[in-house]
Amino acid sequence: MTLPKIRHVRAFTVRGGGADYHDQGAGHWIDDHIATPMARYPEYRQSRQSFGINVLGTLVVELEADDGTIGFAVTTGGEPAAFIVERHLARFLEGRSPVDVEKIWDQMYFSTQYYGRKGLVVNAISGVDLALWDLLGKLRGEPVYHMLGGAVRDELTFYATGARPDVAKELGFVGGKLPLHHGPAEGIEGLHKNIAALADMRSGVGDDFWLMLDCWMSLDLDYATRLAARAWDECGLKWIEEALSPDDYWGYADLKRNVPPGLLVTTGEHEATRWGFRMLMEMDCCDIIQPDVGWCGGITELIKIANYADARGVQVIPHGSSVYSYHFVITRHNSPFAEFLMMHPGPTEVVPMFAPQLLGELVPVNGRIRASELDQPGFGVELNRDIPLHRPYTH
Ligand SMILES: C[C@H](O)[C@H](O)[C@@H](O)[C@@H](O)C(=O)O
Ligand SMILES: [Mg+2]
Repeated sequence: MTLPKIRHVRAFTVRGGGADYHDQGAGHWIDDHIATPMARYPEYRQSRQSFGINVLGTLVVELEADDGTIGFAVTTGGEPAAFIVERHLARFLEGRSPVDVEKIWDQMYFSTQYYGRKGLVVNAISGVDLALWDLLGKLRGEPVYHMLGGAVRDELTFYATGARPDVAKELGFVGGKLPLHHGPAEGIEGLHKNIAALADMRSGVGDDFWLMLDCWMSLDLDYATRLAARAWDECGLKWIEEALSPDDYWGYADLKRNVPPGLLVTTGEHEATRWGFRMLMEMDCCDIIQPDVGWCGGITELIKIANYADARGVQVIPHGSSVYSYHFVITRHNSPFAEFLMMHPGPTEVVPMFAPQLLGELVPVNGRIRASELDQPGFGVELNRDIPLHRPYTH
C-alpha cells in the first residue's frame, strides 16, 4: 500500500488562547501570582507574562500530501519555531513518504543537534512529528492510538490542573493539582501561605481526593524539602511537581531521598528526548515523569521515553497536551491516568485546552473520556481556520 508523499510543509503562528504558554488573557488563574524562578525579582512576581511566558505563542505545523490530505498539529514556539520548520526541517519531509516517521525524526534531530537538543528546536520537531502522525492517520483513516497499539483500557481518567480543585472534584476529576503561589523569595511567610492554601483546599475536598502542588521550577532543595514535609504531614499531598530547575538532576535525586515515604516527586514537562528522560530515571530523580508530547520530541520520541520508563517501573503522565497525549496515554499500561489542564479563567468550567485553535477537541465529562471517543482519523481534530493564521516564513 503506497501512501501519497508529503508535498508541502507550512508553519503558522497564532496569537491568543491555546493552552498553557500560548497566550492567555488578563485575569486568568494561570497568570495569577504563580511561583516561578523569576519570582526572586519582585517586578516579575505577580504575572508570568511580565517576564514573557507568552512571547512565543502558538506554532501550527501543516503537512499537505500529494492528494491534498492535510495533517497538522499545534504546539508552542511561535515565529522562531516557524523559521526552524520552514527553513530547516521542511527539507526532511517534502517529497518523502509520511510512513518514514523514524527516519524523518532522526534527520530532524541530528541535523539540528548543533543548536537544538531541547527547548524551542525540539518543540518545532515535536510539532512536525505530531502533524506527521496526524497526516498518517488521516491518510489511513485510522486514529493515532490504533497505530500505537490500541487501547489498554476502556477510558481515560483525568486529574485537573488549576486553582480550584474543589470545583474539579465536583466535575468528576480524580484529583486536583494546584499552582504554587509563593517561592523562597517570599520567606517563611510565603511557606506558611502555601501550606494554608493547601490546607484550606484539603478541608474543601476531603481526605481521599488527590491534591498535588505544581511548583514550576521555582524552588531550591531546602525550601522544597520543607514544603514537601509539611504538605505531606498536614495536607496529605500526593505529589510535589517540578520543584527545581529541570537541569538540577542532582537536586531532584536529593529531594526524592528527602521527602517523606509515600509522597511522590514528579517532573519532566520541560525535559526533552530519550536522553533527557534517561538522565532523570537513571539518577532516580522522580517517581513519575511528565513529558509534554508537544515539547519532548513528539509521539515518535515519547514512544522511546515511555518504553524506557516502563522497563524501569516509572509511570508516564504527560503534561497537559490535549488530544496529542490522550492518543498515547490510552495505549500505555504505565500511563494509568492523564492530566487535564483547566484553561477556563476561573477555572470553574471544563473548556477545550487549546481553544479556540482546534475544532472537535475532546474534553473530559465527569473526569473521563471513553476510548471510543478517540475513534476519528489522526488526532481527531481540525484546525479552526476562522482564527488569524500568520505564515511568517516560506521556503
Ligand atoms: C500551573 C503551572 O504553573 C503550569 O502552568 C501548568 O500548566 C503546568 O506546569 C502543568 O503541569 O500543567
Ligand atoms: Mg507542571
